[in-house]
This record gives sequence, C-alpha cells and structure tokens, in this order.
Amino acid sequence: MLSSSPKVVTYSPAYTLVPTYECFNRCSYCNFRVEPGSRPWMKLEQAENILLPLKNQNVCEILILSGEVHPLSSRREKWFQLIYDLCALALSMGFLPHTNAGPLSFTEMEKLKNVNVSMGLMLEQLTPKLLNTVHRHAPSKLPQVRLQQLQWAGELQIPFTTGLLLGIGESEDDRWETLTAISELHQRYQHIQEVILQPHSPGSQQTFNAEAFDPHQLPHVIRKAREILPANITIQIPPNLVLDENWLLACLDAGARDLGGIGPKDEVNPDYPHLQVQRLREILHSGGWELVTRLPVYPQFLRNR
Ligand SMILES: O=c1nc2n(C[C@H](O)[C@H](O)[C@H](O)CO)c3cc(O)ccc3cc-2c(=O)[nH]1
Ligand SMILES: C[C@H]1O[C@@H](n2cnc3c(N)ncnc32)[C@H](O)[C@@H]1O
Ligand code: MET
Ligand code: SF4
Repeated sequence: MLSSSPKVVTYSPAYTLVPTYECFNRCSYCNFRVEPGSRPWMKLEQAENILLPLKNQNVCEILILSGEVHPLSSRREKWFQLIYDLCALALSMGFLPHTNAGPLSFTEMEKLKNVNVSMGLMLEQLTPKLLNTVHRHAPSKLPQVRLQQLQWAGELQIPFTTGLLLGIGESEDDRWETLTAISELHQRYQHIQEVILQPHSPGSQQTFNAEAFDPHQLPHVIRKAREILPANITIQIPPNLVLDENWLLACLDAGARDLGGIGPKDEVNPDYPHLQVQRLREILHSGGWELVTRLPVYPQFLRNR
C-alpha cells in the first residue's frame, strides 16, 4: 500500500553556551539574569572543555545566549569580544553558532555575521505600553531598538530568527501588529527564517506575577500568524512550554512546523526541562508527524554562504 508522504516537523540538536548571565536590563519575566559583577563570565577554556565531548553527540548548533552589558559601558568591548571568540571557537570545532545576545550595534552585527550561520532577537511585543510594566527597567526592549535590529539584519543579509513572547500583558491586536511588522520587514529583505511563538512560562526567579500563557490559545495564535506571515517563514514553538501532548499536536495542525533548538537545558526556562527526543518523536508519531533534524540555518539561505 502506498503511504502518503509523511508530515514533517523539524528541530535543531543544540547546546547553549552562556557568555554571561549578567544583564543591565531587568525584564520582570526573566529567570536568567543575575546582577552585573556578581558572577564570572565564561572562559574560552571552559567552553572548549564543554564543546569537545559534544563532537560525537550529533549536536550541530551552538546557541550563544547572553545577558547584556550596556552599549555605553566601558566593559562592552570585552563582552562583545568574548561572544565573538566563543562563536569563532565553536565554528573552528565544526559547530554552527547562532547568537542571541540582545540588541547589537550595526558594526557588532557585521562582525558577528562572520562567525554565525544565523542570528536572532525576539521582538517580544511592539506595544509601547509594556514599557510601563514588564519592560519598565529594560531599555533593550524599546520597540524601535528591536525593529532596528531586524532591519540591520536584513541590510546585512543575516538569516534571522525572531518572535513574540505571548502573555506578558499584550492584547490580541498587539500580537497581530507585531506579526505584521515582521511580515513587512521580511517582504523587504527576505531574511527571516523562522518566527518563535513563545508562551510566557513563569519560573522560580521572576518577579512578574502572571499565569502561564494559556496553551489552549496557542493554536488560534498560530493559525492567525500563518495568515499574516509569508509562507517561507517557519513557525517555531518550544515543546517544553506546551506541556499537554494533545495541545502540542494541535499546534502542529494549526501550522507550527519547528520545535527549535533542543538540548540538555533550556537556559531561559530552566524550570521546564525538555522531554527526551525519543519520547517527543513518539508523541508526534501518534499524530502522524515525523520529527527530523535541521541546521540552525535554513536550507534556502545556504546558497549565500
Ligand atoms: O532553548 C532555547 N532556545 C531558544 N532559542 C534557540 C532557537 O530555538 C534556535 O537557536 C533557532 O531555532 C536556530 O536553530 C532562541 C533563538 C533566538 O534566536 C531567539 C530566542 C530564542 C529563545 C530560546 C529559548 O527560550 N530557549
Ligand atoms: C530569549 C527569549 O526568551 C524569552 N523569555 C524570557 N523569559 C521568559 C519566560 N519567563 N517565559 C517564556 N519566555 C521567556 C524572551 O522572549 C527572550 O527574548
Ligand atoms: N538578553 C537577550 C534578550 O532578552 C537574550 C537572552 S534573554 C534570557 O533578547
Ligand atoms: S530577558 Fe534578556 S534582556 Fe531581559 S533581563 Fe533577561 S537576559 Fe536581560
């Protein structure tokens, strides 16, 4: 009997390196940041020791995820150099780096392009009203600053990941507006490879006192995002933040096609461990989906490199 072609979902086997957890922003939903100066930064030698054994473990992507040093601080240059060096090290060892270190200057982006296969920055939400709430003490989350990043990434032709953080005080219309902005930038530069729809998931460190984004709303948001976004942008959802199997499958039926980087620890949401990939694969099979690996750069962008 001929079987119809399988429905495919992708993920990227990944490991996350954190140059520093310190951050001059204080997003009230953050479970990642520590006070500046309170913890030593990662050392290159440390990184090398972590990366060496990963060579035989089918990990391709090294996600460089960082807290931020203020752009005008005298420590900014050292911070940037560490990120650059970590990327260069990962690349030299055969891995493919993807950096999300918050907003960068144009020159910083231009330099990091040489040692990354793709980069990322979440728009979160564009509505300025969040500057009075969750982003009150987070200058990096100014909507214009984040939009500017997406535009520079386009000018530099960097394959880019962005997305929305859902359930931080935005309205439905705010979401459609943020998605529309992504869509417009992509139509101009064709550089957005994927959009993450990230449900706010409360952790033990944050001060923002709100429920998790209701997973039952996700399929609706995904369907609407699929209408707003150009067809060559993939929608990603983090499977560790969609705890119910049936709702995970509902997200795929609604149009999500990628599960992002999967590794031993989700540094942003450490209270939500990933299922074993084998278990995830079984769940997806029960819905008729096949789980396959991908690189941190999507195939349509490989030609440019
Ligand atoms: O494990 C995680 N990976 C996160 N990733 C990694 C992402 O899933 C993959 O690196 C990309 O899909 C590239 O393969 C992000 C990447 C970005 O560019 C922007 C935001 C995120 C957010 C997370 C996250 O919360 N947890
Ligand atoms: C790296 C990305 O992680 C997301 N992020 C930060 N804190 C949380 C949380 N409590 N729940 C879900 N996502 C979060 C933001 O969107 C940030 O840009
Ligand atoms: N600080 C960066 C941002 O918020 C990336 C890490 S967030 C835990 O965009
Ligand atoms: S979410 Fe990113 S920018 Fe905000 S406090 Fe945490 S590390 Fe800093």
